[in-house]
Amino acid sequence: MKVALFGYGKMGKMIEQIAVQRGHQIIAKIDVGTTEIDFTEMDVAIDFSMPSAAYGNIKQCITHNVPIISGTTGWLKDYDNAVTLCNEKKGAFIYASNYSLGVNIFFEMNAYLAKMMQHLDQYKIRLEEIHHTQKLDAPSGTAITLAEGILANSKYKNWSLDTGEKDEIVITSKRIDDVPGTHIVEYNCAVDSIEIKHTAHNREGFALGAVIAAEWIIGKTGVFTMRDVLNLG
Ligand SMILES: NC(=O)C1=CN([C@@H]2O[C@H](COP(=O)(O)OP(=O)(O)OC[C@H]3O[C@@H](n4cnc5c(N)ncnc54)[C@H](OP(=O)(O)O)[C@@H]3O)[C@@H](O)[C@H]2O)C=CC1
Ligand SMILES: O=C(O)C1=N[C@H](C(=O)O)C[C@H](O)C1
Repeated sequence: MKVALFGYGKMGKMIEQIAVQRGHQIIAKIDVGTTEIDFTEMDVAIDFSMPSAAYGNIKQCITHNVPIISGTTGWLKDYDNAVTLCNEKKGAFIYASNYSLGVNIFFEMNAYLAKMMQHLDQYKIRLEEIHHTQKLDAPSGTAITLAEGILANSKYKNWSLDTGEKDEIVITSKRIDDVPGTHIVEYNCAVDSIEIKHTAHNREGFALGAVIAAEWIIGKTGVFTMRDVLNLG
């Protein structure tokens, strides 16, 4: 397939490597300075750019009828607009806060655990994410998806960053050197604690998942998630 990369930073470069290994061709690398974009040859676009740029890139791809895989985090105030546009134009669009297979399994475990814990009021929940110091957004998109998974399966009413009320899930964001991405969900009480943790060792898993999503979406119409791609039900 002919792939256009929106954003050619750490992730764009890793996706290029994986896509080429899988026999695909990178036909455009669109970065902050790119002025002219030719959409005519693109089979699919993959956006790992910046929170301030993502929605504009997604709109352009949908408008030009190019399926778009969106990995950029921190732009979700415009997510519903992207969905509306995609449905209007009969486009194809996936957003995932995290494309790695491991994290998508972790999302399922998190929802299942939240359901089991929902009546055990003695446990207090804590969510922590650790990323490299260049990360622009906090909390991470993955931490937000984890919090949403807990909200859907528990009595918690909201999430908040650093401090919160009793009925809120508090997320702590840490920024340390080159950490690719670590997420921890912990339930703690006086007698014990239960913890689930995902640690990315590098960025390959994110990139492979994004390329698999790009392969999957070609020929489809609609708004999808990684649950659809991975057939998680
Ligand atoms: N969903 C997932 O699985 C994952 C998501 N991410 C997310 O992906 C995004 C990118 O991460 P990462 O590659 O590490 O970040 P980088 O900062 O390394 O790369 C971002 C790139 O986007 C470029 N850019 C800036 N503005 C635009 C624009 N208008 N159009 C196209 N490109 C632009 C930047 O250019 P310049 O440097 O010139 O400003 C830079 O090259 C982040 O939001 C991150 O949170 C990261 C990993 C996994
Ligand atoms: O910025 C990153 O690097 C990452 N961002 C994503 C997020 O915000 O959850 C996914 C991954 O953890 C790496």
